[in-house]
Amino acid sequence: MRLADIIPDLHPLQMRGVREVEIGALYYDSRRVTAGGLFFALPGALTDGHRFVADAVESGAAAVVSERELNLPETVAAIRVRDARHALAAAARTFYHDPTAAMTVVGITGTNGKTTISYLVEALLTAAGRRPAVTGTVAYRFADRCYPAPNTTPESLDLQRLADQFRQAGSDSLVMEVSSHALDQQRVAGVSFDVAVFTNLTPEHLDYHRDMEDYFAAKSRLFRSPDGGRAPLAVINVDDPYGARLAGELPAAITCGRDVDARVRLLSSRVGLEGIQARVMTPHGELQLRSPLLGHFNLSNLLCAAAVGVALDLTKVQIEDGLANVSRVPGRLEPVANDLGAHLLVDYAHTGDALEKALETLKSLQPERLICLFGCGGDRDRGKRPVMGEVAGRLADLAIVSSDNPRTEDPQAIIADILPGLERVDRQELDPDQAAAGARGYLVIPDRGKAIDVAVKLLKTGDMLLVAGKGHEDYQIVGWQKIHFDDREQLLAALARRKEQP
Ligand SMILES: CC(=O)N[C@H]1[C@@H](OP(=O)(O)OP(=O)(O)OC[C@H]2O[C@@H](n3ccc(=O)[nH]c3=O)[C@H](O)[C@@H]2O)O[C@H](CO)[C@@H](O)[C@@H]1O[C@H](C)C(=O)N[C@@H](C)C(=O)N[C@H](CCC(=O)O)C(=O)O
Ligand SMILES: Nc1ncnc2c1ncn2[C@@H]1O[C@H](COP(=O)(O)OP(=O)(O)OP(=O)(O)O)[C@@H](O)[C@H]1O
Ligand SMILES: N[C@H](CCC[C@H](N)C(=O)O)C(=O)O
Ligand SMILES: [Mg+2]
Repeated sequence: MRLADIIPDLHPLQMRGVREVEIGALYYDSRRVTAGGLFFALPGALTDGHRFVADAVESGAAAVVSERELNLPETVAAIRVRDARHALAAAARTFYHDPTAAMTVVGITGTNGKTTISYLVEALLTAAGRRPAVTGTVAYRFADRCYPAPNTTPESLDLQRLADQFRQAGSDSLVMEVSSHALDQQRVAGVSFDVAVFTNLTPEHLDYHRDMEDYFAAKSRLFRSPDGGRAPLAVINVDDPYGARLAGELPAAITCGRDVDARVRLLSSRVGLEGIQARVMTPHGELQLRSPLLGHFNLSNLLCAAAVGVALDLTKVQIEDGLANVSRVPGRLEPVANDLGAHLLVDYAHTGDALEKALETLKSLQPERLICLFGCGGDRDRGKRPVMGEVAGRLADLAIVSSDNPRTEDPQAIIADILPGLERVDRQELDPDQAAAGARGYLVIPDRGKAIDVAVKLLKTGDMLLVAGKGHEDYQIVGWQKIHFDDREQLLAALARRKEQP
């Protein structure tokens, strides 16, 4: 594509150099640039792309988009813009021929439930004979193509490229988890959303966002009209106070929840070990929902997904069948088979609210003993740590405090932030014998593999073990290194060891 065809999207403040040059590809990382590329210098959290412009030029960049004035060779076009991330999103949309305009796009935002709802919406679309692609925390995928997801929401350039590829492979719809970081960083600025979903908002990422208002403001951007475009149809869970507030600003929203005024409203439900059954009133008539998923929070997720079905004008049968078809979401209350007569569940709860919801669900199933093994991620919101400690102390009979992804932090220091929460609810540290004898309290075992081993050895018939925080992740990040680690595999290995040495 010619640079001249991209320039109008960039809204340049200043321009120098050749416009009639052919652009082979777009880049935001100097290390990938090849001859004829257009490099975007993005200011970042760790460094600043402007520092690598010389490297990009050295690798053959034909043009550079930057926020600051640059001193470039005559042969390289220089374009200065106000917001380089926004310019990247707009240019990528044009470069890949605006793939999302030709697809039905459902964006899902909120603190918890996005991944689960993305699987449910994918199933609704499939039941309606559509061909959905999905981007989110677990993977970026369509049909037999599946790519690892370095971020929940990809950078705009990667997202537009993926959408184009999926569309060319036959996809007609895209279900996207949209993180607050992505909204703040313009990663979805070039996407045409048809439906936007709000799940809930509870404390998370307050290392990145100034406060809850700032976090809410970022999430709310998904519901606004894009530059010159049409605002998406909003689907909002009004049982959540921030959802109710957002719905107050969007009178056309399809509201959902237990709330009597919700347009997609729960009439009655049964939530148990066998799953969920619910009667739901919608503007299209009454639905009978059945789902093998566990817990009241998944009932909320089902209501949001059913409301998306209403927003997309799907039939009653398509909505009911689609939702019933999702039997498992990887790493979300995912059971691990065993012959101990115990329930072992791997879950992605890594916020206070998610851990509370997951433990309340398991407690309502009346286990003999409820054990919760968890840690907290390093280089992330420290405020979550004592809250997760308190929740585990209050709801589990035994908490095993371990490590999540320590990243560049000292695992012991992360644990030291968690323990005051447990002590706030009068939980004491136990020695292994006390834990084996069934005492209530907590153990500290920083090595997650060892912690899983100890937890499995403690299990008796009727007990439940929740291994929380890492869900589908098949790695642990220690320092800057990513090592293979999968809670599900670790549990199976610990079960095998217990069999060998009972
Ligand atoms: C804090 C944050 O969100 N950072 C994201 C951001 O990186 P950044 O731009 O700040 O990166 P940077 O390292 O400072 O570099 C600045 C620029 O210099 C460039 N560079 C750098 C080095 C070099 O040699 N040459 C070069 O050109 C980089 O390519 C970049 O363009 O943009 C990158 C590209 O999109 C993201 O991968 C990266 O996510 C990091 C890895 C991250 O950990 N993000 C987390 C916090 C995140 O985004 N999480 C959300 C929500 C998760 C959830 O709750 O589900 C997500 O969507 O995943
Ligand atoms: N509606 C909900 N409300 C509260 N907690 C939930 C809800 N749905 C799921 N959870 C809990 O939160 C965890 C994460 O759920 P899910 O992956 O669906 O959400 P997410 O918004 O995609 O999270 P993330 O931002 O971490 O990717 C689950 O493992 C479960 O413990
Ligand atoms: N997308 C979230 C996931 C956190 C998962 C947890 N395992 C951790 O590493 O803290 C984040 O990057 O904050
Ligand atoms: Mg997710």
